[in-house]
Amino acid sequence: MTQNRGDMNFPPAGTLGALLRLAKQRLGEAGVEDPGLEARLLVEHFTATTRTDAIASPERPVDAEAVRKVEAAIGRRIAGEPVHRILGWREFYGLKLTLSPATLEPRPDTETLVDLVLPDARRIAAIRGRCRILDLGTGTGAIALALLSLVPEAEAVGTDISQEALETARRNAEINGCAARFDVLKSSWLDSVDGLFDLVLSNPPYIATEEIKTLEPSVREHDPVASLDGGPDGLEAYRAIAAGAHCHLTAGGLVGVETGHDQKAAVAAIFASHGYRTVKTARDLGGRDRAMVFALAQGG
Ligand SMILES: C[S@@+](CC[C@H](N)C(=O)[O-])C[C@H]1O[C@@H](n2cnc3c(N)ncnc32)[C@H](O)[C@@H]1O
Repeated sequence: MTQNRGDMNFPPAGTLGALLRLAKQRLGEAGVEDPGLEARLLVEHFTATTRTDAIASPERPVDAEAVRKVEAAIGRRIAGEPVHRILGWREFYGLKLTLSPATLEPRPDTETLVDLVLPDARRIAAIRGRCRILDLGTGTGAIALALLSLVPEAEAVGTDISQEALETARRNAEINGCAARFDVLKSSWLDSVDGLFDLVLSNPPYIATEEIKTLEPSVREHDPVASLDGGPDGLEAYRAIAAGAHCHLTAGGLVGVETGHDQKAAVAAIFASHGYRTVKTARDLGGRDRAMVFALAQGG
């Protein structure tokens, strides 16, 4: 993707259908993998239209200002910026989550962890009338807010080392109608956490430091390094969480984590060394090991 904005040649104004076709064509020429989808996302966002508008009213006029915005967005995308960074939001488990430079762009892989613990959150809420969730390294708030949106009796605390991420998570809670059940706390893993939780969850940074430079530019240049860097072997956060979580688990409480696809055995061993047994695991849509749930072997 080497083209720059100067080559775009978008007309000064036009129709929605023509703008969509041109955006798709430019993205396709630049080698974007799914130009139709990305053109639609960008055009809808910057023209404030919907998919239905494009289907039902392709002749709808688009003014010069909107065309300029779409052209600029296509230029940024062709220069390598991920489409959701340009949009400033990404959908996660049906929620629209705003992004900031301090937050990871939430990935569909992380929905695997939500799917794995959702039955536990519902079961605990049904038995206890509430379910207290701790989301360590909450970023946009993705994991906690998805569960809050699905389990009305649940309440959550989202922690992060980044104050800016916490502000984004809080904003996302407001946008998605969960703010009354969501608190944020600045903490390095469990250092500043108080109280007991039924579910302690995390998608921590799990890339080995040396591997970060080998990641796709769309990841290494746009996701914050604090959301990626798991230390020399990628496992440092799991050690901190396994060491600290037992002080904050209710009786029968569970710890759920996302892992890298090749970290299942190593993460199980870390939790086992702190007295946990593996309760269940799950693979992502690509069939790779992705999420694990632990309980204290002695029942907590
Ligand atoms: C992989 S991202 C996950 C973000 C979000 N939970 C998600 O799944 O999209 C890891 C998060 O951990 C946070 N983090 C990094 N080091 C931390 C630490 N020592 N204590 C707490 N959070 C930390 C990062 O700022 C980042 O938001």
